[in-house]
Amino acid sequence: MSAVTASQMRQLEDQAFSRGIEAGSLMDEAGKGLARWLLDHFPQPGRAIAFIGKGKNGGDALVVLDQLRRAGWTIALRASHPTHEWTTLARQRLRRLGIEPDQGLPAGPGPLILLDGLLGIGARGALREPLDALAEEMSRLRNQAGGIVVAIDLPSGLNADDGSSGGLVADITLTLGAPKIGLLQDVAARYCGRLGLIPLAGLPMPDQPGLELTTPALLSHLSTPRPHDFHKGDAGRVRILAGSPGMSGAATLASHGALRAGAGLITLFLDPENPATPLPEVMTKRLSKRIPALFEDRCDARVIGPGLGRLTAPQAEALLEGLAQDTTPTVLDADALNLLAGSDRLDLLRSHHLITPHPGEFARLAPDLAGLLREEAATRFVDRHPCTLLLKGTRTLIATAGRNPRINPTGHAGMASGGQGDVLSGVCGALLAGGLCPLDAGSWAAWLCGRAAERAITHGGESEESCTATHTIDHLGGAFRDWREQRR
Ligand SMILES: NC(=O)C1=CN([C@@H]2O[C@H](COP(=O)(O)OP(=O)(O)OC[C@H]3O[C@@H](n4cnc5c(N)ncnc54)[C@H](OP(=O)(O)O)[C@@H]3O)[C@@H](O)[C@H]2O)[C@@H](O)CC1
Ligand SMILES: [K+]
Repeated sequence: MSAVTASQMRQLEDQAFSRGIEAGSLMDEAGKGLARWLLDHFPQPGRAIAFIGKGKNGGDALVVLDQLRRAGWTIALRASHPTHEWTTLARQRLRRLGIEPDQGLPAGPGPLILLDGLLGIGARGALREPLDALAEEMSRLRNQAGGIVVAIDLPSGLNADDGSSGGLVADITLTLGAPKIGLLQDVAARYCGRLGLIPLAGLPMPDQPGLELTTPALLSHLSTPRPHDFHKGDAGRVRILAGSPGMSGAATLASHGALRAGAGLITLFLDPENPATPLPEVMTKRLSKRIPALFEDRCDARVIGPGLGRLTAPQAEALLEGLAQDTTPTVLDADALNLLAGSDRLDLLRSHHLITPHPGEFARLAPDLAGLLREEAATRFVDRHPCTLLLKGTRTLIATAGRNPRINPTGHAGMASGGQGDVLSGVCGALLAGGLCPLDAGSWAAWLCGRAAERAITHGGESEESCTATHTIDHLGGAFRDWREQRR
């Protein structure tokens, strides 16, 4: 499902009304879906304050409050306008809720959620009086009381079509029915925080070209139950060339990521001087000058590059030669990409390659695309080189020629630490070895690693500061479970 403009969303809504669907039932469906997302992601009941304007965006927030209260949360309400100015639907939801707007801060344990129901797709221009005062209160509670701003549909004040904003900064934006194009723009990332999509069955979305958001519902085909007589050969053989003296941890993290993402047999090729401590489940082979050994045995996927450092000239030559001959699905990361860029051999990139550069590595691969928006740069790159590109960043972008590029919504600023990319490459390798195409493997791996890092905070007691690549590995199991449960 690709992103839509505010006016396309309104057209879809009008079409639903003409099919007999009522605005009130859409609002209730939206509010229940929003609440379910929050309950899935915040397992401990806490406190929720809804900040609402007079439109339907506020009505959605009232339905969420109702659902959270049923789940044991303490709730409160702030409203910008007297109730007689509200939309009828919102007034009805307030009656059902049976509370009055007040100024107090609800007491009690658990997270403090600040629901932004001030403005949705009905917004015109910058946030005006009297809504701006409530937005300021949310920002104050976010900065001083640890409140988590959850924007309904879009952060109030953000332009749904181009992503520009002078308004509220949200930690989480849960958009309804389809992602709004503005939310997916690079400029909006800072204002939207973590994106989530709440599907609305009453509003089926058309397929059209454009950016997509990776969600379990979009890619529900990815995870099927393993047959009971499954064996390790079925789970996939991965061969990894990673790590070097001084970056030995990259080899351990990549192989651990592959192991915890379901690979059946992993072989790690190590430089003899690499002091990496391999996991007991991982087989090792000495690399020395024999890079060709990496390409000798049959396997289902290779991962080449994390922490590899600079190879000797004969090793580099042998690696390029191996890549030219090989057709096994392969993740190319970090120093493997630097080698391709440095030796001007991007012609080796093929459709079985999933390349995973961070922005610096991407700039070395495609210096002429520097300065373009990420979506455009990625699209142009895959039009030139027939591979799949996973461009790491706040919202990892995955692109391959002829398909809609995908943006990954999971993860947080705590993932800005060494080793996370090594884990991702291993997870990509395991998923490729399991038979996924590079586009699906990259999309799912990015989602899983981001979700695992989120769980390290919400379920594992970590913070953005303390979260490490090892925590991401530790929580992969929960991320897989979440994916399966959120496919509904
Ligand atoms: N589409 C769907 O399928 C579904 C939609 N749903 C929900 O409905 C939401 C859209 O609701 P909506 O149309 O009532 O508009 P909304 O954004 O709540 O507010 C409009 C009000 O704000 C005001 N206002 C405008 N700009 C302003 C500004 N800059 N600063 C200050 N005020 C400003 C304007 O007042 P006016 O200026 O006209 O006096 C008007 O009264 C949508 O985002 C989603 O949450 C779901 O329920 C189900 C499925
Ligand atoms: K909002």
